[in-house]
Amino acid sequence: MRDVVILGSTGSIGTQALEVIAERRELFRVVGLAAAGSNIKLLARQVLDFDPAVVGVSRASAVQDLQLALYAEVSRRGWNKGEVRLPKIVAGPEAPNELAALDCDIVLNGITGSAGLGATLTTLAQGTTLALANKESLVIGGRLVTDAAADGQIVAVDSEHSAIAQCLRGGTADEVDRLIVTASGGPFRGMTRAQMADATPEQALAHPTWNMGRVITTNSATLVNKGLEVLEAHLLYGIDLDRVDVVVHPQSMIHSMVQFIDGSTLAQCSPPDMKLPIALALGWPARLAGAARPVNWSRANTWTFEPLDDEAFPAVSLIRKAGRIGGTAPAVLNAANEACVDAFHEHRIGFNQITDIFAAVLDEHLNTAPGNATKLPADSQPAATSTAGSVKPADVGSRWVGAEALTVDAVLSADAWARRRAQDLCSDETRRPQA
Ligand SMILES: NC(=O)C1=CN([C@@H]2O[C@H](COP(=O)(O)OP(=O)(O)OC[C@H]3O[C@@H](n4cnc5c(N)ncnc54)[C@H](OP(=O)(O)O)[C@@H]3O)[C@@H](O)[C@H]2O)C=CC1
Ligand SMILES: CC(=O)[C@@H](O)[C@H](O)COP(=O)(O)O
Ligand SMILES: [Mn+2]
Repeated sequence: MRDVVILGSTGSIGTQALEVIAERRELFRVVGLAAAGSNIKLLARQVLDFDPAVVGVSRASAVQDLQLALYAEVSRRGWNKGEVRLPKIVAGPEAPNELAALDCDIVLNGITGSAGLGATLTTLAQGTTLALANKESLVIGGRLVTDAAADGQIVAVDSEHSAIAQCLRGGTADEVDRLIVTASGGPFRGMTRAQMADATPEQALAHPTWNMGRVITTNSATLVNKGLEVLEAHLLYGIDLDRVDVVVHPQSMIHSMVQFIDGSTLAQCSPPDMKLPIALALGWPARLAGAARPVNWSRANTWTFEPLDDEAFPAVSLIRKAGRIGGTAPAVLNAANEACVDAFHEHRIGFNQITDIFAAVLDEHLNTAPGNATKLPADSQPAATSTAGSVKPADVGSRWVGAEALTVDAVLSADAWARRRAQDLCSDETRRPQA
């Protein structure tokens, strides 16, 4: 029996993880659930279905709503209030970290965005296995996360990285030549930048193969998701960035591949369904029977592959650049992107401006580095940010910090600065989409 904490339980990953667990109650017990607090009714139903000891909500004001929703759900089910054991509720921005610190076997981090960083680091510090969907925490934390993790402590939930982990079982580390991350290409595959200029949020959310949360779906449309996944693969598997390739595969049947030094390539394939990588992460290293439907090999299948169009979708090369420079650069890029995604969905900027604005914020950040980080070779280590002297606290996040000097505070401060800066640029009249 494995005790599991699910962070982001009301989201796409969280709800699918609970479905996986619901079918295997003899293998898993849910001991904690956490969410932001925007879908309290669902969270209350989950609490009564899975009976965790602790539940967390990051929005502090959601506590009372949750208590009321729990009582309402108990009544709706016709249960006797006196006999129902309600969980301890923790609230506030630190709630996911408190949940991640619980005594358990696995923490599944299915929070969206950089808000998942604290929980990732807490889980690792506790020595608990981290089933990682929240790629943002790994990408922005970089070495802070990888250095905190023991060998095998992070198990990938992301479909591409789960695929790579499965393929890596087919050879030793020194036999690996390249990792090939597949990309669906998103809803705008084949379009030029000009054709995407008027793309609406609704069109961006019409993912061709996956049903996911709003941020990752938008990131799939811009290809930001693929850029983050290139860094994620590099950090998880210790392969140079230059040896992580992207290939567009619109059918999303092959979830990624490993090419070995003898010219052999192993691929993992299955119809697109996150229950497979979620179940594998929870059961790792064991496969759970019946986790998902397999490929139907008795039917004709056509799977195609094409190169990434870097001109139409510059996100992957911009994120590679941020990854090479390292330090606070990935945190800045990610936070600026998150702010731009919100602005796009609020119709304050156009689709192409998501990439334009986060690129501008990244450049501004790198221009503050000694010697200008944009011109620095990969992995160079410029001087650390100083919080003393003439640097005002509000300015600190605008300064680039190299990987060697990186701290959680530097990441959070860079994140906060980049978010503000991107919001400013999103409000700039001259950058608004044309009517
Ligand atoms: N969906 C997918 O198929 C895949 C997702 N991923 C990654 O998994 C992560 C989650 O994605 P997805 O499930 O699609 O996202 P969703 O938007 O569907 O769900 C996000 C979840 O995180 C919760 N949440 C958000 N902010 C906080 C916070 N500050 N504290 C606690 N909980 C919070 C939300 O709570 P609430 O409902 O209350 O707002 C919700 O439960 C992302 O990092 C994504 O990139 C990776 C591969 C595939
Ligand atoms: C399911 C999953 O892992 C997503 O990250 C998915 O890969 C997104 O699809 P794209 O390939 O379109 O980014
Ligand atoms: Mn993925």
